[in-house]
Amino acid sequence: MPAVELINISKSYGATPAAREVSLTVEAGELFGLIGPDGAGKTTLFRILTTLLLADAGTATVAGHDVVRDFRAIRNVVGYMPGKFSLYQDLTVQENLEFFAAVFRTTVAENYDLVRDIYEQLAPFKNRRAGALSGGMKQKLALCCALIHKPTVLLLDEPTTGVDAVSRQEFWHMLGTLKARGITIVVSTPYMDEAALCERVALLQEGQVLRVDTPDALRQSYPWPLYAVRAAHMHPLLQDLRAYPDTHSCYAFGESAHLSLAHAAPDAAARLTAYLTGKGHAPVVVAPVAATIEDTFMDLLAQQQPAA
Ligand SMILES: Nc1ncnc2c1ncn2[C@@H]1O[C@H](COP(=O)(O)OP(=O)(O)OP(=O)(O)O)[C@@H](O)[C@H]1O
Repeated sequence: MPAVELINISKSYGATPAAREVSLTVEAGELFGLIGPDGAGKTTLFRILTTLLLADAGTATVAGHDVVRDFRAIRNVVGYMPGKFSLYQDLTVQENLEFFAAVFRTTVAENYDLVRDIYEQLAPFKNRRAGALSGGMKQKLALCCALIHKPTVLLLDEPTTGVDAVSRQEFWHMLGTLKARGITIVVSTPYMDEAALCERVALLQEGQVLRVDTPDALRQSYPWPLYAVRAAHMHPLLQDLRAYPDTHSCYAFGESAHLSLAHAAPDAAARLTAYLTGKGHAPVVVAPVAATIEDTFMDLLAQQQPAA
């Protein structure tokens, strides 16, 4: 039995489609990522799975329970960390945790084992109001609150958005520990580096699933010869690369431009260097690079756009 299954789920808000015939299966114990930019439909899918929103069409189950028929059962097996801060700002750390335990008719003591590692980091601040915690600490407390009733499936909506790099890293380490305890985790993120930390990911755009696969398979499926190109000035570099006759696509990627060519050629880098030097760029560095998940995502997005 899959831990999460969506079959042809569609949902619109008025004329805005937020989910378009989404079908996905997450296996028990998997760490699965929903990857997509703002507005891709990630929150909508979480709200349908947590029984807070009804789909217009399609069916969905969590731990075998139907999201419409068995909504009460789902609320007991799911731990949900919504994207927006979900805690009571005026309650202390300890009071928040006790409150969420009480809602699920359990106690912190009864389930402490599951949250111990995370809560110990919060313990020095247990009497501080949640509203006065740092972003990383709020995130840890929200995770504790989502875990306090021992869910089998954890749904985390952009848990690391707006959180510093160290806290993000710690958070992903915690997810690895929870996965090792057999908890199924579905996590959404707009960060491509976090996609690489999932076992499988679904790439989402405008309510549609573009592809579901492992991070490795996504990287390896990239079909074009790809180069990282550097020169002193990014803007004119991008303009000249886009005008290069063999360019398939070109976009800024950190401090480089990522350029894919329509054809592979052994002397492609040398020809490109000569072309850019002729356009007055200096110093020019052209190096072949392996595609990242972001490159694959960009390529899938380009396939969605009608040709100009
Ligand atoms: N309550 C609502 N009323 C109208 N439109 C909505 C509502 N909620 C979401 N939308 C729209 O539905 C689409 C999907 O939104 P959703 O919040 O599910 O995406 P998301 O990937 O979670 O992005 P974000 O990180 O911005 O929340 C977007 O176009 C959004 O503007």
